[in-house]
This record gives sequence, C-alpha cells and structure tokens, in this order.
Amino acid sequence: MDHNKLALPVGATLDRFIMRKQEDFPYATGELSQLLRDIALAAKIVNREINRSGLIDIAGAFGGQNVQGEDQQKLDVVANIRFIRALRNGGEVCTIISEEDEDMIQTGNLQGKYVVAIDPLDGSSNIDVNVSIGTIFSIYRRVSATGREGTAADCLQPGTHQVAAGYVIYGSSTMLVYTTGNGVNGFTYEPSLGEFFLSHPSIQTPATGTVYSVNEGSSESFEPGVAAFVRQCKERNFSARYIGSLVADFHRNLLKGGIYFYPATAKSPTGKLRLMYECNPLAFIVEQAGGKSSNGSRRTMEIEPKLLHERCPVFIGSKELVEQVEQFIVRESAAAATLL
Ligand SMILES: O=P(O)(O)OC[C@H]1O[C@](O)(COP(=O)(O)O)[C@@H](O)[C@@H]1O
Ligand SMILES: [Mg+2]
Ligand SMILES: [Mg+2]
Repeated sequence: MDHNKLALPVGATLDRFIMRKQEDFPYATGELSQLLRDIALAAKIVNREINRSGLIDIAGAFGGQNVQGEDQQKLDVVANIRFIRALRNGGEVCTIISEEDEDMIQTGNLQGKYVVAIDPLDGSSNIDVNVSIGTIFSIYRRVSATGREGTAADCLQPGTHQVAAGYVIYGSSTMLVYTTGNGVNGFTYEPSLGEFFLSHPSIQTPATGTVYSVNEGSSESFEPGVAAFVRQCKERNFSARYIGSLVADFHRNLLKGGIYFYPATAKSPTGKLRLMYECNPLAFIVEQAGGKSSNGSRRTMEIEPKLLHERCPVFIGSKELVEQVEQFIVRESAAAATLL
C-alpha cells in the first residue's frame, strides 16, 4: 500500500483521517473507527476538566485506593468515569480493563467486538502541579463469540494482538497519537473548534538519541547491566530528562530520540509499569515508529499476560539505545554468572 498516495494534508481533521484510513480496509465495518472517535470524544471532555482543575474542586486526592494500592486522585476517578461512559455509550466495546478498577468492566454491549485496556490518567503524581499528564489506551478484538460478556481470554492477549493503541498527552497543547498498525500519526487539539487536527503525520523516532529517562532515585537497586548502561549515558554526556509522567517522557523521546526505562528495583521487583495499559500500547506505537520496547531481554509485545494489572520492567524508545541496554544486561549477568 503506497501511503504517500493516500497521505492527508497536515491540518486534516481526525474524523476525516479515520474515515480515509478505513477506506484502506475494504472489509472494514467502521466499528473500530467509531471506537477511536469515542476515545477522542472522552479525551476532549477530560481535557476540559484538566484545564480547569485548579478552579473547580477536582484537584487533590479522592480518598480511595486503586487495586495497585495507590492513592487515587480525583482526576484519576473523573477520567475513569468519562472514558468508561464514552466506551459504554459508543456500543463497540464489550469489556474494559482499567487501571482504576480491579476487575474487568462489562459494558453490557454484548455485541461489542472490542476490548479496551486503559490508563485513564497517567502521571497522577503530576496532576496538581500543572505538569503534563496523559491517557493511554490499547484495543483488541475479542476472541470469544459476541452475544455474551467478554472473558478473561478476551482481555489477556499479548501485545502483538493489538488492533490499535495510542495515548493522549495533556500538555502545553493536547495531542492524540495513535496507530492501527499502519504507522503512527499525531493530532493536535484546537479547543476553540473542538477538533483534533493532523499535526504530526507518519511519526518516525530517531534510531538513537542522547536523552535517558529513568528515576535515578532507585538506582541503588538497579541490576548491574542497567547500572552499567546509566554509567555509559553519563560518560557520553547524555541528558537526563525525567518528568515522572510516562506519556510525557515517552512522547518527548519518540519525537527527539532517547530511551525511557523503568527497571526492576528493590521497591518494584517486577518493575512499576503495567503491561496491559502502559507498556503494550506504547510498545506498539514505538515499534510502528521504528523504535523498540523490551523488558530487558524479551520484546514487550510478546509477553503472555497472566494478570489484568501485571507489571513488567520496560526499556522503550530509540532502537539502538534499547539494544544497548539489553546488551549490557546480558553482558553483566554473564559476568556475574562466571563469579558463581
Ligand atoms: O514516581 P516514579 O516511581 O518515578 O513513577 C513514575 C511513573 O509512574 C507513573 O506515574 C505510573 O502511572 P500512573 O500515574 O498512571 O499510575 C508513570 O506515569 C511514571 O512514569
Ligand atoms: Mg500510568
Ligand atoms: Mg494512571
């Protein structure tokens, strides 16, 4: 398929872009297109809430904890409600996995063909301090027959089965970036028109970069290979950039080159980030943009999920940098093995 022939001009609306892309698939029924529109609609509503969060009473903690044992922020809950409502009302989604809900959420759309895994509000620790935050989503086709509720098998599919994935970044501007497996495109929101416009067509991430993003506060417990990679970054005068919002750190590195990683640490022995609604969707995006994502030794999207909220270490970004840290991990563990 010659994408250049079908390329839409910068400034095309998201709606028009979705419609045009649907034409690429003669057998497409429009359900995935509608689902992407439902997500964009919820993102507009959440964007409005975020922009005025300092003025209205949705700042601060909600008072409850989510399944991860994290204190929920009011905006975590608001965003969760908004996205679930939009997906339920849209009718295309049978079941939802959300960071804010322990169990699968059955929408009642028994004919819905899709399952969505979502991190409604990413970067919760940055909500009240006006730092970029985001939403991350991953879409699968159900494997069970329609006409009944979605099952665990519909939800626990490896990342390679994703039919679409993306994120919204609520930053100096609000952007929606997504893929359906045919490249990555970014859209910027124009609030006065209430529309997303194509602003970043066919995103490709640089093969390498000089930025590394990791919470060095836990570096004492990094495994030797990861510690060696961080040392190399410093020796090479890389810039350390860590916003503390995965979406924001990922987005910067996607456009400029670099690597984000959240390895296993003493505090988070299996890593902190969640496979289904943080690592897999961003891995699909970065691979479609020419980058790479792994848990240090295995391609993120090939990990077979066992739990809805399972965590995994992640190294994601420019291909050469992810390959370098993987080599350090292999080399250092081999060296450690010789000492045994
Ligand atoms: O404070 P830490 O340990 O560095 O963790 C920060 C990471 O945790 C997260 O906030 C986890 O996501 P949520 O905010 O959705 O729970 C990431 O956005 C971020 O990269
Ligand atoms: Mg998150
Ligand atoms: Mg979150």
